[in-house]
Amino acid sequence: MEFDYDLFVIGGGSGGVRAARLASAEAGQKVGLAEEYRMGGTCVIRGCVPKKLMVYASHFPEEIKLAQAYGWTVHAGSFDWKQFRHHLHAELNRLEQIYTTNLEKAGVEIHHQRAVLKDPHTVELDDGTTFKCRHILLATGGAPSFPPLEGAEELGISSNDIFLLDELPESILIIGGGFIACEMACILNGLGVKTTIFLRGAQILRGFDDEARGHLADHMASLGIEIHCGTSIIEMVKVDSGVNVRTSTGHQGTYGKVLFATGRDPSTKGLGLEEAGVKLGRNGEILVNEYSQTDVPSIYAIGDVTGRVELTPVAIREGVAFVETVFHGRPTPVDHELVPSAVYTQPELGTVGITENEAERARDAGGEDFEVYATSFRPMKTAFAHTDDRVLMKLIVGKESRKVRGCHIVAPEAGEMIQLAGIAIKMGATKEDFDRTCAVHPTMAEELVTMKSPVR
Ligand SMILES: Cc1cc2nc3c(=O)[nH]c(=O)nc-3n(C[C@H](O)[C@H](O)[C@H](O)COP(=O)(O)OP(=O)(O)OC[C@H]3O[C@@H](n4cnc5c(N)ncnc54)[C@H](O)[C@@H]3O)c2cc1C
Ligand SMILES: NC(=O)c1ccc[n+]([C@@H]2O[C@H](COP(=O)([O-])OP(=O)(O)OC[C@H]3O[C@@H](n4cnc5c(N)ncnc54)[C@H](O)[C@@H]3O)[C@@H](O)[C@H]2O)c1
Repeated sequence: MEFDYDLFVIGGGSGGVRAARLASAEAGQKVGLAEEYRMGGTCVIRGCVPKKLMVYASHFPEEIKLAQAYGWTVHAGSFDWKQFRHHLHAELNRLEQIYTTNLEKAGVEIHHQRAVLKDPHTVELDDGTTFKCRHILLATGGAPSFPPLEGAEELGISSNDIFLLDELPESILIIGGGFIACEMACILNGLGVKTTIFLRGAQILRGFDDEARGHLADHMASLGIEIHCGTSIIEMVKVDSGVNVRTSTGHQGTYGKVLFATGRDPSTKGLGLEEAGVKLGRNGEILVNEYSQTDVPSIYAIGDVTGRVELTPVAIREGVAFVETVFHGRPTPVDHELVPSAVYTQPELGTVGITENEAERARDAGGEDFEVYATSFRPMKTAFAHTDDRVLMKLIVGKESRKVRGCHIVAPEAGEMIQLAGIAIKMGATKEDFDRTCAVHPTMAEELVTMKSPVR
C-alpha cells in the first residue's frame, strides 16, 4: 500500500505534539497532525498553564498580609480580572505559536481541523480530504463531563469556561472534590470570590493520603472556603442573580456561577473507532497495551484518551515511548509507577507513592508491614506573622525493606519539593538514605531528613 504519511497524529496536545515532533525530527518519518481547536491542547490552552498563572495571581492577597507583618506598608487594593485575563490570553497565544512553530520546524505537516478514522490506515479531515497512513496515533485527550442533572450543562460551567469569564462572579459553587474542584476553589477564593464546594464523598481529594486530605481541607476552610461533604445537587434554577440550587441535604442557595468539576471524559465520540475496530473500556477510554497499541496493530493511543494517568508529563512520556517503540525499534513500555504529582491548592499537596491506607491494605493482604513518619509544624515564614498555618510532611516506610514507599507533603511549594523527593523514592532510597542526607537549614523540606521516630 502507498502511504501519504508514516504517522498521522490526531490531537495537538501534550502527548500528540511530542510524539509528532520526535517522529519527524529525530526518526525522520513523514508526519501529519490534525488539531481541531488550538495547538498545545488542554495543558497549554485550558489546563496546567492558565491554571498555574491564576494560582500565582491568587496568592498575592495572602503575601500582602504577610508583607504587612514583616513591616511593609502595603495594601492589596483590588484585582482587575479583565486586565489579568487579557495578559493571560496574550501569554497563551504566545505559547500556542511556539508549539506551532516547533512542529513546523520539525517538518510536521499541520492540519487545523478535526480528523476522524475511516479504517485502520485512513484518516479523514473535516473538509473531506483523506490520507493513507502507515501508523495512526490517537491523542485526543478528554473534555469536562457534567452529571446527568437537568440544567447542569446549560446553567453550569466547566473548567474550560473559567479562563474565558467576562467577569468574576461574586460567589461560586463548585461541584466535586477532585484536583480541579480544589484548585479552582483556592484560586477563586484567593481572587476574592466567595467559594463553596459541594462534594458527594466524605472528604476532598479521594485517593490521596487521608491525613493529607484532612490537613488540606482544614486549611482551605480556614481561608474561608465552605466545604460541604456528603452533599449532592438535585435541582438548579436560573434566577436574576445567578443560579438557585437545592441539595440532597435540604440546603438551598443562590450562587453567581456553578462550576462542575465532576471529572473528564475521554474524547472518543464520533472518532470512527468502531469503524476501525478500536476497543473502548467501561469509561469510554481507548484500551491499549503497555506499548500504547490498540487491538488494531496500526493504531496507537496516548494521553488522557487512554484513561491511565491523566497528567501532562505522563502523556509526554507515553508519546516518547511510542516513538521509541514504533520508529526506533526499541520496544519501550510506559512506566506508570511512582509518578509524583501536585495539587496546586493553598497550600499545595505534593504526593508520590503509596498512601497510608494503601500500605495498610497491602499489609493486610500479606504484603510488607510499614512505619509512618510524620510531622506537622508551623513554618517559620508564616509563624512570624502569627498565623496558624501548619505544614504536614509524611513518609511511609517499608518495615523490612526500609524503602520509602510514599511521601505526602502539604505545604507552600509542595509541588517543587515532591519533584525532588520523587527522584530519591524512584531510585529506591531507604529511610536511612534520607536520614544520612544533610539537612538544608532553615527550610521546610529539612523535616524530610530529620524525622527520627515513627509515629505509627
Ligand atoms: C483545569 C486543568 C488543569 C490541569 N492541571 C494540570 C497540572 O497542573 N499538571 C498536569 O500534569 N496536568 C494537569 N492537567 C491535565 C493535563 O492537562 C492533561 O493530562 C494533558 O493535557 C493530556 O494531554 P493529551 O495529549 O492526552 O490531551 P490534550 O492536551 O487534551 O490534547 C488533545 C487535543 O486533541 C484535540 N482533538 C480532540 N479530538 C480531535 C479530533 N478528532 N481531531 C483533531 N483534534 C482533536 C483537542 O482539541 C486537544 O487540543 C490539567 C487539566 C485540566 C483540565
Ligand atoms: N495539578 C494537577 O496535576 C491536575 C490539576 C487538574 C487536573 N488534573 C488531572 O485532570 C484529571 C481530571 O480532574 P478532575 O478534577 O475533573 O477529576 P477528579 O477525578 O480528580 O475529580 C472528579 C470529582 O468529581 C466527583 N464527581 C464525579 N461525578 C460526580 C457527580 N455525578 N456528582 C457529583 N460529583 C461527582 C468525584 O467524586 C470527584 O470528587 C485529574 O484526575 C488529574 O489527573 C491534574
